[in-house]
Amino acid sequence: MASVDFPEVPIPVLDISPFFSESASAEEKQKVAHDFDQAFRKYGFACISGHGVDMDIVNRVEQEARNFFSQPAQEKTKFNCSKNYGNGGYTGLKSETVSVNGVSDHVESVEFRGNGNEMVVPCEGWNQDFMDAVKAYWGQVEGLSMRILKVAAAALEVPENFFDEFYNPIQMDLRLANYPCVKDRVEIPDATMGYGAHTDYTGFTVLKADYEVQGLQVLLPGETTWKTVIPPEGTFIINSGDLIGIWTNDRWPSVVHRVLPCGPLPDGRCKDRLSLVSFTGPNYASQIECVPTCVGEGARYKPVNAGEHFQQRLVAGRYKGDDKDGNAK
Ligand SMILES: O=C(O)CCC(=O)C(=O)O
Ligand SMILES: [Fe+2]
Repeated sequence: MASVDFPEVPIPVLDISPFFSESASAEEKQKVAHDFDQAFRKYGFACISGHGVDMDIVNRVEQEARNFFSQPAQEKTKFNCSKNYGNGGYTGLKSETVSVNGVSDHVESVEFRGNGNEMVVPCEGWNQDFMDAVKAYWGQVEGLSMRILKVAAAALEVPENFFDEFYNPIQMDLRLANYPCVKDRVEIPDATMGYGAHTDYTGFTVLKADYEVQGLQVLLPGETTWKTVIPPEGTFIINSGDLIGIWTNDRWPSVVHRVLPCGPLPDGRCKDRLSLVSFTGPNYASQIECVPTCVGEGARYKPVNAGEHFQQRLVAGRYKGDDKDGNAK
């Protein structure tokens, strides 16, 4: 089961730079907002170019992360500071089970939690170059998130400062995920995923996916076929988490997605898949309720507290689960 055995989903690629350009016309800015709205209505996902993120910083953090993951297990487990996913530090291969089907994920990760927008370094002894690179990347993602929210506000036709009160400060968490290449699919149980089916818990997720090793798939609302997301080089994948679904009354749904275990590339190389996953959202004190322009026939969700929602989602999934072979029910 390789990602090429599934159809590709045509996630729109959106250049958001005109929205922030002084020389762009009002129509050009409006077009960015309109295209953003269309992408999220249809897919809950967009691939963003013209994002303004310094790709040298991305390359640095990726190199440092690959250095970290290439160490022997006993070195990495020293950084298993919180003994579980969700509180920061290293989580070993098959320790996490993100899907409610209960099958361990074929992934290892390092997670940095935010105290608001401040990155918390969990435990001591990390390589300093690694931490410097991660912090620099954190700042870049925060900048991009704030730009995304401006486009989102225009797309929803709410005042441009609508999100400010919720994102002052922003709540960010960063997950560096390494999906080890599986040479032969029979080496792992049938239902094993790189990362099982789930929705993201908070606001927009900013994903720097591996451009070479594919594996991310979506299950669009009302569909039963998983489709592979292939991000063009240089883009970030943005998707809406649960709180965006609640804010927008599912105009921009929080779409179920998963990652297949990665196998050898067509040329035979067996390369781990690395992704940098930044969960960005309103601070935990925020009350999230349907925005006025999305109420329509009435709000589908009761208002929620952002922090409580996050805690609930850490322990229980909203997705009803896959069958034992990892297919959508
Ligand atoms: O690694 C990926 O491409 C996506 C990971 C993901 O969905 C997540 O961390 O929530
Ligand atoms: Fe996710």
